[in-house]
Amino acid sequence: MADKKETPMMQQYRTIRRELPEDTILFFRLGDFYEMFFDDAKTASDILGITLTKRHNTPMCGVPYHSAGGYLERLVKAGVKVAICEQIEDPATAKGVVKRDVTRIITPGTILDEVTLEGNQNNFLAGLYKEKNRYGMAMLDLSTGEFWIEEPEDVLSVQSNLSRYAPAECIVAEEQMDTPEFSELTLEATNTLLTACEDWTFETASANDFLLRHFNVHSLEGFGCSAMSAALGAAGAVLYYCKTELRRNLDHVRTIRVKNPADYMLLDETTASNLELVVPINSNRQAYKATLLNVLDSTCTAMGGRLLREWVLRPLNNLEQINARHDAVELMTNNQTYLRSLRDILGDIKDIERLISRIGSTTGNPRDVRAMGVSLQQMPLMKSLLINKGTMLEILGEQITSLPEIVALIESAIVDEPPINLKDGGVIREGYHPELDELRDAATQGRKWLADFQASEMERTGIKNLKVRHNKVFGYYIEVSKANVALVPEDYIRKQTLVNAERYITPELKEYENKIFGAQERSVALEQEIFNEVRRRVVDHLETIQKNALAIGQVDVLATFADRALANNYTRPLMNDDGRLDIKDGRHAVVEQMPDAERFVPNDTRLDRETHQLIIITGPNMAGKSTYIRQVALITIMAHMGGFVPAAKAEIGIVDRVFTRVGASDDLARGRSTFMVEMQETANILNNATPKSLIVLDEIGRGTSTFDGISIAWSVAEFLCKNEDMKAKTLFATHYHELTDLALTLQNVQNFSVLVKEKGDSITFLRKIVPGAADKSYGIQVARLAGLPNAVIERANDILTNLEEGELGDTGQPKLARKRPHKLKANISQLDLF
Ligand SMILES: Nc1ncnc2c1ncn2[C@@H]1O[C@H](COP(=O)(O)OP(=O)(O)OP(=O)(O)O)[C@@H](O)[C@H]1O
Repeated sequence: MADKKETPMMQQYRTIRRELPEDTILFFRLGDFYEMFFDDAKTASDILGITLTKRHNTPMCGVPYHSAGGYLERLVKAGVKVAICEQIEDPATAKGVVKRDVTRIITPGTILDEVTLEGNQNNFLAGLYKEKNRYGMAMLDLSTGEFWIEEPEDVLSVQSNLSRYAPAECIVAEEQMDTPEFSELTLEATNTLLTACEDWTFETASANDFLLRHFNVHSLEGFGCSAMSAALGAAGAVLYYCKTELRRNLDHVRTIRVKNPADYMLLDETTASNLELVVPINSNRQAYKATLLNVLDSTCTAMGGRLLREWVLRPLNNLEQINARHDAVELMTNNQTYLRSLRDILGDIKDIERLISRIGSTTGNPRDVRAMGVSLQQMPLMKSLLINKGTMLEILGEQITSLPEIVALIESAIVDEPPINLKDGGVIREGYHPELDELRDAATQGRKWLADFQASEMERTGIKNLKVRHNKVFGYYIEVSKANVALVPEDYIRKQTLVNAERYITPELKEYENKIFGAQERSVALEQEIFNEVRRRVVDHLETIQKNALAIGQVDVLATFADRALANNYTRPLMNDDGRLDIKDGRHAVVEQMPDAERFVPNDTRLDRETHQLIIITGPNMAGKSTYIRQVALITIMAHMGGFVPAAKAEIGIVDRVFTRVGASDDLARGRSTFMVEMQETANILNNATPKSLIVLDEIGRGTSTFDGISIAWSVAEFLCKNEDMKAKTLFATHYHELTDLALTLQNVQNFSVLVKEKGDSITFLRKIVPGAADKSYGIQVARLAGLPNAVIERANDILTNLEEGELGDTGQPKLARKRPHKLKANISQLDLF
């Protein structure tokens, strides 16, 4: 119950606050501030580091209205939802307490402030729902209007999608929140906020109803998704959450697309991360942003930037579609002048996808509209460059619509460099609207009249420092310093006395004031009207502009592939359907670009089902084994994206899935030891790989004792190449030289090794992959290079000699190492390693 002594405004506050969920902070508009009270104030002042004050025992804090964006951003990033409560009537004319209402609620998945959003990254709000045995996902980017659904095969694919699209927020039905599979999902890495929503909003009947009503259709057949009830459940709930609970405008969400997992090569979370597709593993590589995305990203537009990320993380697996992209890229690499002109035009196209969303949701400012005009101006040229080009480019050209009347409208209506804020005036171009021009003239003349008036009054009165000034209380007035008061004529009416001056008005001055003010006020109001009309006419073409944006994004990524191919010396891969992989002089796309890297040595690779199905790569530490096997995976992925590849020549068989098992990392947070992680990843590969998969194994079994490790590695390798249902193309880098014996008995296994040049105690890495097994590991030489103390190196050499003579004991421990070798020096006796 509200306190009886509470002001009507506080009572209004409480009524509004009561309607909101606990985890939401209420920004309550009071004049030029958003104020927060009670617990909201405590939480916000903690997060924002602003002062918490008290009035009548009520804790409160506030942020200025005009700079609220930055504060909002920080609160939302801290995982807090913010309800914006505005004054919905003019305080000047309000009777009693000004009416207020919550106009929108902002959450991490629905923040639109452009300062917050990365141009080249989507900001998704995800919906997740399980219906019977099917998983449904929906992704909505409120900033672009992009909305799509998918039914991933299993919970692992759900996880992969979450890490791929990194939604800022994910809604789940309350009853499914704690189900074992959903509670196992990891959202920390992507910093995704999990929000529970009411179950009924996900149920088929209600979800379908939301969708039908939103898209204003009788059936969802036209979107090709009517049977996807799990995904539609997620999509319906996302719509309801945004529209009803967060009170957001979704007018710009005009269609829903379906993603079919079968159209894409499967790249799970581990593989995307192991291959550093978009995020570097090693923090010191961060300085170079050593990722494939970064090496490939020379996109000209924000649409292209966002799409490239998607293409990198979701390569295709359909031969025809991949070839279509390669054809387009080739056309551009063969005609560099053409590529340059295309990219020049792309460079002049702003983020029309986000601009149209903002313009459509009325937050669009004059600069947004102007940027839209400038961008749309490029469409006819862009279209003419694409049409008649054959390939995918022609199809994309057909999807672009020129909007000459909109371009002309914006050009004639909006000035070249408008202010951000419409209220500042000066947005509409002179000559566009006669009435506006007249009002502006009146205002200008009024200002001139004032200047003349000041001059003539100075002359009439003889007061040299007489000033005509303006403030909010009196409007225009004449100010005369105390020393000159005696010279003031009789017709001046005194309004205010200051310490050093007197302020006056005259009837003439007041009459002009009305004219100036009237004209100024009316001209700003008229500008708003005209601007809103321009905005409305642009928004009439929202869907066309969204389609243009989609096509432009694709043209940009294809042109980027061509640009990178030329800059980095990539070639077109030839795709085949028989699983063969044949690479001549392949390179690692990222390692070769590292600023401090040595000259990259290219290498060949052959993989097929008959003789080269499993390649075992041995060689010293640091020789380049990991780089080599990853480079094959990266070349394969780049080819499937539709891009060219770092190789002199490459034939790439279509791959359904790339698996990687590399390095050793603990996942202690989830209670999994190094060895456990390694085995779980291996199990995933053995259970899911198909003859069309590509597997990259960088050591298996190293996290346990030598004998156990060799046994596991051996049997994994055997499983992969003996099992007819499997026979996936595999690259297996290992230090277990015993595995090279497999090639003696299995004709589909081949040994390769990395060449090194040995000179005395030191070695030089040649980085060349050659047929045959390595004869030794050179681990001790590498340890020397790493700077281990000489004493340790010498002792290691002794132990190695003993081991080579005596092999291992029953427990896998080196038997002879227990003996004190005769060469052991006194000063390192404490270093008895075993
Ligand atoms: N072909 C190459 N050309 C030039 N430099 C290379 C090449 N391959 C690898 N390198 C460089 O050698 C370094 C070591 O390579 P990598 O990590 O692949 O070795 P490794 O044999 O897997 O070692 P370990 O067995 O210790 O894991 C890389 O960081 C890279 O900079």
